Amino acid sequence: MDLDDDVLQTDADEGIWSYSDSASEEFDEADMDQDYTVDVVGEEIRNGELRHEVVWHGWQRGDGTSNTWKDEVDVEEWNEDAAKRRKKLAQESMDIQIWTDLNVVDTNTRLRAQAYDEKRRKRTEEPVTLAQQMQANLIKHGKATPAPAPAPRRAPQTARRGRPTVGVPSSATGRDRNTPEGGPSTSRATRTPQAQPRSHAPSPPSTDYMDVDSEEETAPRPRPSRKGKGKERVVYSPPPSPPRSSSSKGKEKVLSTPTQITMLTVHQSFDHIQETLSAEWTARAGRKGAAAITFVNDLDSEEIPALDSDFEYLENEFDYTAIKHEVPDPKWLFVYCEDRRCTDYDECNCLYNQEEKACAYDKSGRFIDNSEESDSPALVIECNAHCACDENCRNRVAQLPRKIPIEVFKTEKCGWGVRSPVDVKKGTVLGLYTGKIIDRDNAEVLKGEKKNYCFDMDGREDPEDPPDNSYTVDARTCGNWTRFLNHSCSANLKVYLAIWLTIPESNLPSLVYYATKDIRAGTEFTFDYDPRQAKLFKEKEKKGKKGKGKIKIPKGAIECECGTEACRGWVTVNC
Ligand SMILES: C[S@@+](CC[C@H](N)C(=O)[O-])C[C@H]1O[C@@H](n2cnc3c(N)ncnc32)[C@H](O)[C@@H]1O
Repeated sequence: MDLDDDVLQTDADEGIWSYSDSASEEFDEADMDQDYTVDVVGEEIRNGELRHEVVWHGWQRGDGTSNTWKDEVDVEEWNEDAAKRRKKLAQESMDIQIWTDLNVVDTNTRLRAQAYDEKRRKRTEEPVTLAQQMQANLIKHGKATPAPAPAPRRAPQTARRGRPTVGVPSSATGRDRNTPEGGPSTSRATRTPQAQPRSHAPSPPSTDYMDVDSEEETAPRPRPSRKGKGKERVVYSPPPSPPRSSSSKGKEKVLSTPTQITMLTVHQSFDHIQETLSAEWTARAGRKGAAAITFVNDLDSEEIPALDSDFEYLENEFDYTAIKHEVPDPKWLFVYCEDRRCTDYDECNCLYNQEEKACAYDKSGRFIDNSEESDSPALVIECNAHCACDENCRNRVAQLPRKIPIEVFKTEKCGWGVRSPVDVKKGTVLGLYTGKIIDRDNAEVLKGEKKNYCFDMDGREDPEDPPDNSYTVDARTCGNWTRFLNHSCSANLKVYLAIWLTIPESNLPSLVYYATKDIRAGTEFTFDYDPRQAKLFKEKEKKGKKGKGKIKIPKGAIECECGTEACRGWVTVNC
C-alpha cells in the first residue's frame, strides 16, 4: 500500500484527531461535493453504548448552499473503526521503518529502500497533498476538468474528509471534569500528543492541511473553534456517504462532478503508535464506562511496550475460552439478596456469606482492609446479578467501572510501569487483573517470559493442598493495564479477592487492586509480587537473621530493582 493513500492527521493545538479514509475510494462515491462540520449537542448511554446526538452542517462546494441535519453517532463504533485502521497503518508504517533500517545486501531491495527514503524525505520537506494527486488522477481519467475558480469561502470549515475520529470524547469517560486543576486531562491526553516525546519519530510538517484550489494553498486553514454555546465542539470527519440520517434525506444536492477536493497533508503514521494504542485502550475501557489509559515515555525512544500483535484489551472481563468452566454459574447456585439492605449483615445474604460479616467498603466505596496481619488476602463477596439491589449498592465496588485514569509509562529500571495523573486515596479500588484464565497445571509448565504475566488465583488456597480446580490468569495475550504493574518490596497497592460473577467454589475470584496508602499523582503503582516471601522475610528479620543470604532465594527470582529501603534484594517474577 502506498502511504499516500491513507492520511492520518492531528491537530495538536486543538487536541483533536481525525483520520481520513482512502480518499480515492471516497471520491469514486461522488460524495465529495460538501464540506461538513458537526456539533455534539447531547449524549446518551444506550444499551451500554455511548451515543452522541450531533448536528451536521453541510456546505455545497459548488455554490456554497448549506443545510443542517440531526444525526446520531455511535462513538464506540467510530472509534473502533479508526483504531483498527490506525493500528493497521501504524503496523505497515513500522514494517517499512524496520525494512529501511535493515542492512540490506540485495541491490534491488537496497534501491527500493533508498527510493522510499528519498520519497519520505521529500514528503517531509514538501508535504504531499492527496487532493492534488486525486485531482490529477481524475483529470487523467476524464472524470474532472481542471479546477474552476474557487467558490466563495464559507464559515470556518472544521470538517476533515473521511472517517472516523479516534479517541473517546472527554465525555465518554465522564472523568475529565473531575481531573484536579493543573492535572492532565485524561481523555484529552489520549487525543493530544503534545506532552509525549517522540525522539526517534520524524517531526510532522508544520502545515496540517491545505486547500487545493484556493489562494490559501500554503496557509493553514482556520482552526476549528471549540467554543460553542456552552457545548463542547468535537470535530468528526464526515461519513464517506451522506450521513445516515433519515432527517437529512432530500436535503442534499449531489453534484455529478466534484469541483474541489479538500487537501490533507500526509503524515508519517509512525508518529502515532503511542497515541493509537492509548486511543484503542481508552476506547475499550470507555466501552465499560472506565477512565482513560495513556501510554507515556519521557525516558527513551521506545514508543509502546512490546505486545502481541493481536493483543486484546480486557478492562474487567476474563477470557474463559481455555477452561471448561461455564460462565456464569447457574443462578440456582448463587446466594443472592432480595431486600436491598446490603449494609446490614443480617439482612444481606451476600454479606452474611462472607467471613468479615460486614461490608468491605466504606461509604465512599473505599476498601477497608481487615486482613493486614493475615497470610491470605481478603475475600469479598459482592452482590451479584441475581440480587435485588442496583449498582448503587454499597456492596458493589470492584464490579463497577474504574474511575482512576491510568498512565502506562516507561520506568528507569523495570520496563513499563503504571501510575495515575491524579491523586489516589487509601482504600481506592483501582481495577482487576484480567486476561486468559488457564488451568494452573498449564501455567506451571510455561517457561521464562511466557510466565511473566501469570497471576495465580491462589490467594486463598492451601499451598500444601491446592484444589483440583485451580487457575491462573495469564495476561500475555490479553489483559489490561494491570499487566504493567511492577513489583516493589514496599508497595502501595495490594490485591484482594472478590466474587460476584461466580460462586466461591469455582475458585475463580476476581483479583482486585486497591491502594494501601494515599498515593500522589505521578507516583508509580506497585505491588508485592510475593507477599508470602515478604512475610517470611519479616519473620526472619525479627529473629535477627538479617541479610539477603539468609533466605533461600526461590527459583526464577531476579535482582529486585524497586530501590526501596525495604528491598529484599530479589523478586520472583515467573509466577
Ligand atoms: C508483570 S511484568 C511488569 C511489567 C513490565 N515492567 C513490562 O514492561 O512489561 C513483570 C516484569 O517486570 C519486571 N519487573 C517488575 N518489577 C521489577 C522489580 N522490582 N525489579 C526488577 N524487575 C522488575 C521484570 O522484568 C518482570 O519480569
